[in-house]
Amino acid sequence: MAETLLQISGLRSGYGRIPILHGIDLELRQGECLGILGHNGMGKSTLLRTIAGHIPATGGTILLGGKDVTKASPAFRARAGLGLIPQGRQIFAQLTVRENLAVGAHQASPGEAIRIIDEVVEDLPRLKPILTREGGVLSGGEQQILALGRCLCARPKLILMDEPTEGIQPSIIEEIRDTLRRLARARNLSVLLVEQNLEFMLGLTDRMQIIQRGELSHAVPTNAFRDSGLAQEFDLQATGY
Ligand SMILES: Nc1ncnc2c1ncn2[C@@H]1O[C@H](COP(=O)(O)OP(=O)(O)OP(=O)(O)O)[C@@H](O)[C@H]1O
Repeated sequence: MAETLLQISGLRSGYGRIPILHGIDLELRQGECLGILGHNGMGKSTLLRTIAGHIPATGGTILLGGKDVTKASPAFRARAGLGLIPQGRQIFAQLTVRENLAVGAHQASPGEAIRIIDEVVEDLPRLKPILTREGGVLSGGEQQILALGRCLCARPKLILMDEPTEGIQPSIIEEIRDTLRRLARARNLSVLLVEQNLEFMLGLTDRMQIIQRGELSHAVPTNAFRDSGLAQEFDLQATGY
């Protein structure tokens, strides 16, 4: 079995004095894609922001590659192999596609950065004809692929992905799913994906959990999700249960 890359135990965090995550446990192995499904406001983004270090943990531990990074800076975690693709993509609107990619590769030497960007563009051919276009004029789908490319330019081992299907046309959603699956396999990447799009999740992940008001269910293999009872829990969440 592949090594554990991310191990989270009893993780708590929130905003000011408002607790949002109430003791999250999860484990992700090298090369694995884990999906966390949850409706609006359940704590998905808060979980990813806490893992990436943008929000401090108020309890629990985060081990990355066996090292305790619970109190490490976001930059340290990024250097240790953690990449975050935030909700809404946060593309630099005034920078070109190539410049956005260069931001992702900023830790590399200039020569190395050029090589990394060329390699990422080979892997994401949709970016090739639009390299000189400004980020702000791209479609939502193009921006999402650029956000993935920018993240790959930092050479992550683990990608945290926050609702990549939000506001994107169905045809591009399929392309994003196929691209992610292909790249994750080719580069032995781990992916922690949070979503409310069940179909997207089913086509991509190895295991799934649901998040409800800052608490995680147990994990089930994706092919057993529909029969596990978690699918029904997810539907009930939508009605405010
Ligand atoms: N900056 C903030 N300050 C205070 N409360 C916040 C902040 N960001 C999020 N929250 C609250 O934390 C809770 C969880 O929000 P979070 O964004 O993690 O949910 P989510 O599952 O990602 O939802 P969505 O799918 O709508 O993005 C919500 O009640 C939200 O209102």
